Amino acid sequence: AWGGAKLLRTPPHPTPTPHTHRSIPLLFPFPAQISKTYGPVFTIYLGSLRVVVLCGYETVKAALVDQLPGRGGSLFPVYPGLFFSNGETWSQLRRFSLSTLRNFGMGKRSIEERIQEEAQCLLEEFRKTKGSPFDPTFFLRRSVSNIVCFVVFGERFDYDDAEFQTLLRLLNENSTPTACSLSGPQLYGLFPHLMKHLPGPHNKLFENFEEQKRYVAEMVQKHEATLEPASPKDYIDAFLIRMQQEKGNPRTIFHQENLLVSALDLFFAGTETISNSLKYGLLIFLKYPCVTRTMQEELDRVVGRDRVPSMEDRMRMPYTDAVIQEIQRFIDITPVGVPHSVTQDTHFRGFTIPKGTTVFPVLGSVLHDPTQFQEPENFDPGNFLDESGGFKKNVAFMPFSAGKRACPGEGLARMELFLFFTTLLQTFTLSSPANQELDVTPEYSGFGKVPPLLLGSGSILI
Ligand code: HEM
Repeated sequence: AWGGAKLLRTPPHPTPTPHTHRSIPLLFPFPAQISKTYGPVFTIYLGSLRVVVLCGYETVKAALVDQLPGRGGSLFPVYPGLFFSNGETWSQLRRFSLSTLRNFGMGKRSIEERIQEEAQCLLEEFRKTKGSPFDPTFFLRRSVSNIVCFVVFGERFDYDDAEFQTLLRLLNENSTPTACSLSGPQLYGLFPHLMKHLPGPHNKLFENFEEQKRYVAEMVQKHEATLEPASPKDYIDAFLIRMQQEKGNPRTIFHQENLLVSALDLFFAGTETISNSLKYGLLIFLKYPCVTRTMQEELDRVVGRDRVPSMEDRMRMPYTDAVIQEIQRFIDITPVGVPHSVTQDTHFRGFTIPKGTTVFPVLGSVLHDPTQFQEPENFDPGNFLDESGGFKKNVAFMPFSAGKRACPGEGLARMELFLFFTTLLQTFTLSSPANQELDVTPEYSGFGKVPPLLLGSGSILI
């Protein structure tokens, strides 16, 4: 099954932990399933190329916090934009993006109001189905995407807007298991010139990406025409202003290509992650009606039915808070993490990782580490509740990763999950013909996991 790849165990860690018994499916260009105990750090050789895989809370946390500032490495091409860049380009884009996102509402009241309004639009769409079974995938994706559109493009789109539909279709196509399995980008990284001329799903991925870039380029043109340097209204405006300020600097990283790709990075990273989490959450609400009922009782007690939920309510809703964190832990949507790299020869846990090596911090092994969670394979909000029913933190709750490259959208994501989930449960009771027989086993999709198709196992009836 390894197609010529060799798996070598690294020198044993002095205190091996049991978490490595989990199987870790990596989507390599050939079927590969690592399902034995290999220790918290192990190395895969693909021909002469080396990939290091890290498992378990202690190991992943230690590496992410101090040792892994780079992205990609030997297996992946460095690319413009925020997500796949390194060095000076990345650090400047990251600083700029974080402060701009903060200025345009991340963690602020204005974005909270925007999410509350969008959640009401979502309710309207759900109501239109008049209780007949439906698949919520596109409803959720459109609503969630509109939040990040507001931040990046300064506007929300009508759900049936043709351009919006196209953008979401391209995003969806690039999220399917075939299109974004690691094989495409990986082989492209290894043999970029050859791959450009070969047929395969990777071509669709790059074609779609170019089409998305053309779309954002048109948006940028419209922004240029209306730009008011004293009052930027969104991420694109802020970037254009910075481009103007740095016009005379030949080494500036604030140029058109970085603008287009960074805008798309935010759009992509801010849409699929949250809409898949919401969709998966609905499935879990159906599967565990007791949990859903307890959440709804808490909602009735704290918020009632006469006003919409707000972020202030969260502090008084420990059970809801715990359920949402447990959903994120249980579903583990980026199971193998996002590939990092070491930017210099690095000594870690008794051996050397050469500069440029690709390193996978396996977040799934942290979120399911039995040294941190009792019965990690079961869904149990008790993982985040203390004996008196108060909210309890767990250091191994790391769905957004940790360290210098940790997700910059965490604040926004947590706000969206809380407001969308509570607004839906305040208004609707979910049911499905399949109910407790529902299969909640996730499907793998490239770097991520996605919920099983609801329609395949029974639809949602509202
Ligand atoms: C449930 C929602 C989300 C989850 C679980 C999630 C998870 C992650 C993870 C695991 C990473 C990789 C961190 C690493 O390299 O170690 C990441 C990176 C990133 N995320 Fe998120 N994310 C979510 C939502 C968002 C949102 C809403 C945005 C933007 C508005 C966003 C923007 C990004 C960006 C730009 C990066 C790359 C950061 C860098 O390389 O410096 N994410 N996210």
